[in-house]
This record gives sequence, C-alpha cells and structure tokens, in this order.
Amino acid sequence: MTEVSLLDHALVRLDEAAAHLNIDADVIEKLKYPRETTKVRLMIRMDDGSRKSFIAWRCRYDDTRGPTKGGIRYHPDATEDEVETLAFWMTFKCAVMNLPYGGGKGAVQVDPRQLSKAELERLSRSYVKAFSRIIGPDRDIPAPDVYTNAMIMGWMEDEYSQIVGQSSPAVITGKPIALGGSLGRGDATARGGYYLVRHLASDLGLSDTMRVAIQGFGNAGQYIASLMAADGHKIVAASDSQGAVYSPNGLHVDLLLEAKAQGHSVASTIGQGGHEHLDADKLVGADCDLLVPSALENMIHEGNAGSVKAKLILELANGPITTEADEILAKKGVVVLPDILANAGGVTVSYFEWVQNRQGFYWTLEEIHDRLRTIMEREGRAIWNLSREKGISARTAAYVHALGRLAEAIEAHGTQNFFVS
Ligand SMILES: NC(=O)C1=CN([C@@H]2O[C@H](COP(=O)(O)OP(=O)(O)OC[C@H]3O[C@@H](n4cnc5c(N)ncnc54)[C@H](O)[C@@H]3O)[C@@H](O)[C@H]2O)C=CC1
Ligand SMILES: O=C(O)CCC(=O)C(=O)O
Repeated sequence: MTEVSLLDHALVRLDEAAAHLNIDADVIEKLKYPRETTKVRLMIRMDDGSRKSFIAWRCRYDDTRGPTKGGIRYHPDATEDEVETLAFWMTFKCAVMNLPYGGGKGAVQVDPRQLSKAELERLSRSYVKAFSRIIGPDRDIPAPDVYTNAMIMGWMEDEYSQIVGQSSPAVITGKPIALGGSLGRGDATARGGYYLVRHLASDLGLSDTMRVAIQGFGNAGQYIASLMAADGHKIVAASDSQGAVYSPNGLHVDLLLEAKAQGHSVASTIGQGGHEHLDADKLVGADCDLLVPSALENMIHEGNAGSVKAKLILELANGPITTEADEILAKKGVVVLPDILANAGGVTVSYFEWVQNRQGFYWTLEEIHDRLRTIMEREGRAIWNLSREKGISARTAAYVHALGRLAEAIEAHGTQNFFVS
C-alpha cells in the first residue's frame, strides 16, 4: 500500500477550495507541486574536534505572488515531505494575508538541544553558506520556526552579509532588534491569533473569561498564554515536549514562563501554585473553552479528536489537525480558526520587518500592533463572512480566499512563463 504523504493530505484543501471557485485547471496544476526543493548535507566541526553531518532542506514552493517566505525549523524528525508541506501552507498563508510573497520553508534534521552554542552557530552559518544562492531579499526570505530563534537569525544574516559583501538585513526576518529586527516580531504569531479571537468573539459567542488549554509552550504558546491571561482568561492546561500541567482554577503563567526561561519543562512547576500533573496526551481533551495547539503537525488526530471538549480551536501551530480529525470536530460543532489565518501574525510582522529594512526607517511598537490588528481583522472578517455565506468551514473559506488571489496572480503572469524566478 502506498503511504499518503503529508503534502498529499494538505493538497486535499486545495481541491476543496477549487470546488468553490471557477478557476483554470492550470492554476491547480501549478499549485500541486513544489517549484524547487534543495537538499544538502551540512558538515560541521563539533567542539571535540570531530565532524558531524546533518541533512538540510530549503523549499521554494511557489513564487507567483513574490519572493518566497517562510521559517527554518531545526528538529530531529524533520523530513523533506514536511518541509514541502510547510512551504505549501506558507504559500496560502501569505496569500490569505495579501502579503507580496510566495511560500517557502527550510529545515535541518537535528536536535539543537544536543548542540553547544558554538556548534549551533557553526550549523546555522553552514546552512546559509549552502543555500546562499537560493535565499536573498528578493528571492527567498527565511525566518524562525520550531527550535530556531532571533539569535540564530542574527548569525544567518551576518553570514549572508559576509558572503555578498554588503549589509543585507532584508534577507532574513525575526532578527535581534540590534541587527534590524522589528519591534513586535517576538509575540507576533500569538498576538495575531489573539486579535483574531478578540475580533470574532461576539460572532463566536465567546465569554469574557474562557478556560484555555495550550499545547506546546514555546514562542507561540508562551505569548498566547500571557496575552489571554492578561485579558482575564484562565490558562487551565499547558504542555511541552516533556510533560503537561493542569489547574482548574488557572495556572500561574509567571511560574510557567520562569520554568521555561530556566530551560525546564512546564511539568517542573507541578506542586507549585496548585499546578497538577496532566498526561501530555490528555491535553487535547482537557476541560476548556478554547484549545490552542502550538506545537507540531498532526497532534489532533482520529484517535483523540473525539475527546475535544473545547468549542473553539485556534491553530497557532501549522497543520496540528489531520483531515480525519477535522471531520470529527466539524460533526461535534467545534469551530476551528485555521493555521493559515490564525498564525499568520508571525509572517505579517516579518513582512513589516522586511519593509522597514528596505526603507531604512523603523516603526514604533504601537504602529506595528495597529497594522497587524488591522490586517488580522480585515482578512479574518472576510474569511469568517465567506464561511457563513457559503456554509463552509473557516478552513475551507481561508483556502478559497487565498486561492482566488493566487489564481489571479498566476493568470496575470500569462501563459508563457510558468515560473517567475
Ligand atoms: N515562531 C513563529 O513565528 C511561528 C510558528 N508557527 C508554528 O507554531 C508552532 C510552534 O512554533 P514555535 O512556538 O515557534 O516553536 P518553539 O520551538 O518556540 O516551541 C515549540 C514548543 O512545542 C513543544 N513541543 C514539541 N513537541 C511537543 C509535543 N509532542 N507535545 C507538546 N509540546 C511539544 C516544545 O517543547 C516547545 O515548547 C509550529 O507549528 C510552528 O510552525 C507558525 C507561525 C509562525
Ligand atoms: O515569519 C516568517 O516569515 C514565517 C513564519 C513561518 O514560518 C510560519 O508562519 O510558519
């Protein structure tokens, strides 16, 4: 039996969306395959003098609407299929938000927690050396993703600038502020999702004091916890790769943040402030109003979707719900605010960073927040209304919304050149 790839699963969304639009078959043919995926083996010197090699990829899925854009993930289980799927999602995410970008993504198959800081820097610089002809401010612009961060983006920008012999901050986003990073990029992914939920609160009949469960407590998970708690909502459950905690009266977010800042799991807070042990695989079924998957793909699947008690899911992670689980959730009446909209705040502030780098003029935090909120509300409202008008899920509506824009751009390029660059 042939195994169905993650990309094949993701492409189901494309077919679903196409059924609601009158678009040329050429458009679907173009969007069904990644434009280019480059795989290299990076060889670095370890601190003990030995050499070690790591597989790395960069995929430019589609560049019809502009240079490809998307993060770089460091993860021991990264695969080419995953990178291409994440790049497909970036293509649609950038179109959802009407950003002048196509979609890309990169990864290194590595557990960065096993590397020293110096080894991590050598690995990150070698990634840029290997892909220096693929990335570029007008070609392909990386950013952070799982287990990468501003420090790594800073090393990468520095390496690229050395290679091309000039300062090139716009080659990468999510940089430290001192190297041309944007104010507000740190919490942008969570903040975008938070603005979306706030904007749709009355449409969704949400209460002012929701119980929130958060799966994954990294960049996206920690910031959504802080933003929701500051608004008076209760964070009742949280997990990371090492464990989970629960408190029906609300977890102390400051304790969780402190544990993470010290390099410990959220589970290390068990016993403090009323925090109780929770089996990490039970988090999806935690008693809550809002579930926020903020870890990896396929975490809500056929086997656990039936246990979901939340009425609303905010997908801060990319692809956290399988197609089978989506159907189960729809039957239960659970509303899903889909990844390509819900977590698009990250790439939107990355776009602001790129614009500021190119113009050499920087915006205040207030300007960043205002612009992000305006775009989240505009695109979120359009998708929500489309889903109501057509009687389709918010996910399908988001794909329809994006596909219309992609189709327009593909058709506007004419019929002679299938690829832009
Ligand atoms: N950082 C960004 O700007 C954006 C991130 N995303 C997506 O958000 C998700 C999380 O990314 P970040 O927060 O940036 O990554 P991160 O590396 O900062 O955090 C990932 C978190 O997930 C946890 N985790 C890993 N495996 C887990 C498991 N099996 N169960 C529970 N938790 C687990 C880790 O312990 C960590 O707390 C990913 O799907 C990423 O693609 C989406 C848009 C932008
Ligand atoms: O900030 C960016 O450019 C991309 C972030 C990303 O990788 C994502 O949205 O999944």
